[in-house]
Amino acid sequence: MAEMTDNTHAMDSAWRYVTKNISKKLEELENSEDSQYFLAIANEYRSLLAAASALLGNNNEDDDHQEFKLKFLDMTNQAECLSKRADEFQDKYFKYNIPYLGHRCFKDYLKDLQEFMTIWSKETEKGRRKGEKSLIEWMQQLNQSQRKTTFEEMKKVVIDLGTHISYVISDFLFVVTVLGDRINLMNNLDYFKAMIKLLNVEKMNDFKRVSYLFQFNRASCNQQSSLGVVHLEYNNIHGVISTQISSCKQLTHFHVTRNKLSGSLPASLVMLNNLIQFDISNNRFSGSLPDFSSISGLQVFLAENNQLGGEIPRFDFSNLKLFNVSNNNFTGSIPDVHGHFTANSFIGNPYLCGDPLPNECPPSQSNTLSEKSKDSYKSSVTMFVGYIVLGLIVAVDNDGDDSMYKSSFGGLTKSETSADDQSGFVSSSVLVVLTSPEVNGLKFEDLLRAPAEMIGRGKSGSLYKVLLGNNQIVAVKRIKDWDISSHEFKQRMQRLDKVKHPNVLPTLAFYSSKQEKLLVYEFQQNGNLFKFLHGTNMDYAFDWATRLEIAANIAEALAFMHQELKDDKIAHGNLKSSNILLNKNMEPCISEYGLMRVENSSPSKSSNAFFKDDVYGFGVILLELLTGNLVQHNGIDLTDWVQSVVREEWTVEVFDKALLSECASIERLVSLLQVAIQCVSRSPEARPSMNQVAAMINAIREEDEKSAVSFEPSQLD
Ligand SMILES: Nc1ncnc2c1ncn2[C@@H]1O[C@H](COP(=O)(O)OP(=O)(O)OP(=O)(O)O)[C@@H](O)[C@H]1O
Repeated sequence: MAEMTDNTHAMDSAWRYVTKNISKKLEELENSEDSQYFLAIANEYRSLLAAASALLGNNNEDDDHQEFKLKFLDMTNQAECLSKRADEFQDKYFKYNIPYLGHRCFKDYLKDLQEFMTIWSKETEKGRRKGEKSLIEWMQQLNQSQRKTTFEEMKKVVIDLGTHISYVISDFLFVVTVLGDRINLMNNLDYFKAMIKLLNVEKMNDFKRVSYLFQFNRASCNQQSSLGVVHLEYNNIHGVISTQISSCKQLTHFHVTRNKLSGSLPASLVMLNNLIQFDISNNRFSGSLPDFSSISGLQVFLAENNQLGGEIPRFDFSNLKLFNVSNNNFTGSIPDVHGHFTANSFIGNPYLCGDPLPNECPPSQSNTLSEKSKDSYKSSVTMFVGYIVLGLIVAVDNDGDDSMYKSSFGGLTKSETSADDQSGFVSSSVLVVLTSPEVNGLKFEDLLRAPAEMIGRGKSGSLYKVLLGNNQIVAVKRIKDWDISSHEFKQRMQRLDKVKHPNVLPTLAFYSSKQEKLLVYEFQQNGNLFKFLHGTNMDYAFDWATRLEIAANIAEALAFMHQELKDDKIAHGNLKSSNILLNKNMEPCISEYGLMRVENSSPSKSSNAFFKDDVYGFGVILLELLTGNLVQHNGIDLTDWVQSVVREEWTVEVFDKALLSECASIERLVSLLQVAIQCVSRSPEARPSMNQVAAMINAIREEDEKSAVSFEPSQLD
């Protein structure tokens, strides 16, 4: 009897000791989100288990009593019941995890998890109390009856209980880890309290942030319906990618941009034959790139803003739709990209050389570009790759707390989205798809999920190249803080949609909130006129006939738009050579028509006055076509320069040498220059209308065509 009292007393004080310490630890936990605390608490629990085992183990009775067996059975049943629940939960988990583990899923997942944990914590608390009571009762009876017992069995029950529960704990910690600081840990403290009392300490001690993550995925990957898509971008995940990732054979999409992952990429990554999209950009990876060339279906490879080095492997660039390794430490010459990617994909690697970068590779290959040049590369183009979505909305909404909404680009907040959708997510209905068969059925979610690369940032906003699920590439313009009401914007877009011209790029879809506007366009692979006139691309002959044709087409398209939108007073508002895109047939397309509200720059009250800025913009484009010079060159304004040269009658000097050397007609060059000079008149009143400009350019074109015909050999005979 004395022994029983001692045992019970020891057990009791062990529980009290641990419980007290756990509460203390939990209090500390409230001020910290450090996972180390969990480990500490786990250790406390381990002491408890050890104490219980010692107590059980010391008792060497060998009488086998029926009643005790029943008690064991009861506890085993309880464990099985818990295990069944854990399995049900696992099923739910798989539902979300496979094939899609995405941002949105987390919200649903978390909701399910919380619901489950509410039941779970009640059950386990009951179970624990019951188990504890049974244990003590059992020990009392044991002591009284002096019977032999199967202590091993008892220990097994305790451990089993812990193991089953550990599935749920792992899941929960997994979510906490994945969501990093987005999850409000304090709201879930109760669940933790319930779990910590029952967790399997051995497993807890193995817990490491990311390796754990992949351990879990590996477990999933062993299933038939294995993990296909991982979207863990914009978290706070530290650690390395485990070599075990290669077990995820069905992995097609791997997106971990904007975390704190480090170390080198495991060579086993190349075993992921089904990989289509791989985005590890904006992390801290180092070492060299495995040879991804064997993955034939790879379409997206984004690794910019890391510390990766070595040579760039020979990717199948013709298959890749998005590729970026900028701002790393890659060395050597760039493999042949077959014109599919520009310098933007490679800048910021000081020891990288060759096309499409401007610096040629030295014959010796010992390229020693200075740090300074790295800086100048970096500053020359502002690059940014990310997910439009996550930039816009990160919604993990447990309790409606505003702090749960974070916007990486300082974008939408809950209050902004709530006008459209009270749930906090922007529903598909707010993406207005205009009458365009190209993106029929496009939903806002599609845009949110799609990988995107920022390819430019202008005065009106940023532009993203976005790869949609159906492999279509679109351009998405994101305009911030445009002082226009959603209603007015919508009306404007719908009006513009009714005015179609083959040389004006139509808007395929748009989205509007108070501070944010998104416009979707077809992506034009050939880039813009600015790039052709002032860039390094020498592949395309930009001769006089081509330039005149481009000028005539733009003039006609603008004249048409001005005419059609005269009453609405919607001008282009930001006409310049980077807004003239070249389609696949190298025909010019005016992009972003109507994205700027134009104030009347002319004293005249006539509606024509609204279009005079466009005429000026067009005049500058003509000057760029004629001179081959930049608008601002060495601090000198192109229009001032041309006007001063013309005033002093050195006209020929203003023209692009390439035009002079192909013997373009000086007469017609001068005629076009005169049109340009009228367009850039200081006074808006003095500028012609686009209709007049189009007529003048057409006359020059006709002259040009006539003279070309008159030089046809057949005519000369
Ligand atoms: N639909 C498109 N397809 C391909 N490239 C595009 C498309 N629309 C724009 N671009 C290119 O993306 C880059 C960034 O465009 P963006 O409009 O943001 O900047 P910008 O034209 O330089 O300035 P602004 O904001 O003043 O118009 C430019 O080089 C532009 O030519």
